[in-house]
Amino acid sequence: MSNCKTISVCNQKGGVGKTTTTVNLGVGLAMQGKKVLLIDADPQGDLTTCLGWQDTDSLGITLATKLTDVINETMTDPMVGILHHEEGVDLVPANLELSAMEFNLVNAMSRETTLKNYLSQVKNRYDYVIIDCMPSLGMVTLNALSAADSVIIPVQAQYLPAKGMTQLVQTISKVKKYINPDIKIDGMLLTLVDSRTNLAKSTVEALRANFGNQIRMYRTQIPIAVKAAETSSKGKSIYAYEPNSTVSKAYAEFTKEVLADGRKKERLHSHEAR
Ligand SMILES: Nc1ncnc2c1ncn2[C@@H]1O[C@H](COP(=O)(O)OP(=O)(O)OP(=O)(O)O)[C@@H](O)[C@H]1O
Repeated sequence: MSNCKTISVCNQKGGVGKTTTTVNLGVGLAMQGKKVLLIDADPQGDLTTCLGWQDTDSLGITLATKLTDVINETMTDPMVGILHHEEGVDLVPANLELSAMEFNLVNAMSRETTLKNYLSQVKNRYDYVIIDCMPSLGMVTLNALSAADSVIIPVQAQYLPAKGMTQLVQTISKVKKYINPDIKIDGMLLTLVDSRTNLAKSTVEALRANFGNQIRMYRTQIPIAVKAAETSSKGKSIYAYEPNSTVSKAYAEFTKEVLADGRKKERLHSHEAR
């Protein structure tokens, strides 16, 4: 069994910090010596541009290529086209071609497990695969959930994010029931926290009221900061762009929490030991 842990960073609400979290968790894990593969599962290609590949249209091989190769059984080398970022993470990039996969996957054999099939061909080289999901719960996101050992849900600090959360949690429950029995929700990460307001506190209270102890909240909260917004266009992580910022420190702390959850095999061993 592969010792790699696959995490989907998922929330169908847009602009809650999925991409920012994927970049800074991924690079954070790489800084701790982990081998990390990031997957851009959003046709907008934000993760790809955030990491410095601005012209996504010119990319010859993307996630859409890999999924198509699985569907058509035309995969030759699964590592071809994986990009290498100078901060130590690898990336399967995306561009608009991925939106066609929403349709193409529907008629594919094993339509929910096409991404899982691709990852099974590369994950033995990595400690972590982190999938940056798009803001919708369509076929590509379903593939990301079907391939995941666990889900991290970034939640923007605002009143009542609970309605969308209920839909997301229900979707994950269905994936667990029908496709991926081992999936678990690792936790919700509060993002874009403005310490001048009480919104973070009320959001946590609203989430606790709606989900009780069902889903854990990470201790770390990610503050809102101009430097973090600027980083998106710099092609680097917050650690490289502004190492002493509050956001850099918060993502480093969050990375430690994720590391403390352990990888798949370690978790299984500790479970067996009990
Ligand atoms: N901690 C932060 N402080 C300030 N701005 C932030 C922070 N985190 C993210 N942003 C900015 O907020 C916007 C949305 O963030 P991001 O792209 O990470 O969210 P997303 O959930 O991936 O969005 P989408 O759903 O569109 O894929 C971006 O412009 C990003 O630069």
